[in-house]
Amino acid sequence: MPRITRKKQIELLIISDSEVITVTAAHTSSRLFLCCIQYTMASGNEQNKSANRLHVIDWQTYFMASAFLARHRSKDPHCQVGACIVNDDNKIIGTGYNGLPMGFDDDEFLWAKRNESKYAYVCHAVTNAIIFRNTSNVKGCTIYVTLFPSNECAKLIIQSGIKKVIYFTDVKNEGADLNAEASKRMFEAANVEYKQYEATYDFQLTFVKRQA
Ligand SMILES: Nc1ccn([C@H]2C[C@H](O)[C@@H](COP(=O)(O)O)O2)c(=O)n1
Repeated sequence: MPRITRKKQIELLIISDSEVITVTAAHTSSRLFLCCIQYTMASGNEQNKSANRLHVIDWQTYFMASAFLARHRSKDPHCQVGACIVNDDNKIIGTGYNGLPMGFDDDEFLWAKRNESKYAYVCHAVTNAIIFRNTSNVKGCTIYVTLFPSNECAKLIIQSGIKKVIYFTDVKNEGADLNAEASKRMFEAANVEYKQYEATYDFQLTFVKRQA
């Protein structure tokens, strides 16, 4: 339970074991205006002001979060997938999400749940990430995907020269089988490493929608 220490009339310090929250308020007449809240994670009980910022997310978290951000652009109401391609210098060189080819009007195309017709048209996230890359090739790169690559994606990954796949889950919505065996067989034959992302942070990215 955090201890609340009232330092002075307009400032409160709320200290718990690992967090220091400073609430600075401008106090005028009888009303209290909350003007800023500074939230800092302090290691132990003392916040070391000279140390570098603590709790910086690692590269894998940053790239997997980038793939998750990309999937938010997908208009498929049933399954959204994101991908992020990274080179050996930890530079993002391509992101993608599942969607219709350019020129298709998403509003005209029926994105009905499990609409059988969509499979003939939809471009997978991996496809878009590779095609819309910002470099000449993706040889030797790593691709982060929110969903384990399909067999068609596996072929593209192999043929494009990507050498490592880090996936978040190999379970589709409602547990539908991903037919991942063919992808795994091709990756192993082509010496493409694949492994599941290991969460190292309870990481949540919240964008607050600006009030109109
Ligand atoms: N590795 C994958 C697998 C699927 N997708 C896309 C293709 C569809 O838009 C959607 C799956 O639809 P569902 O069968 O769940 O109705 O996800 C992908 O981009 N990458």
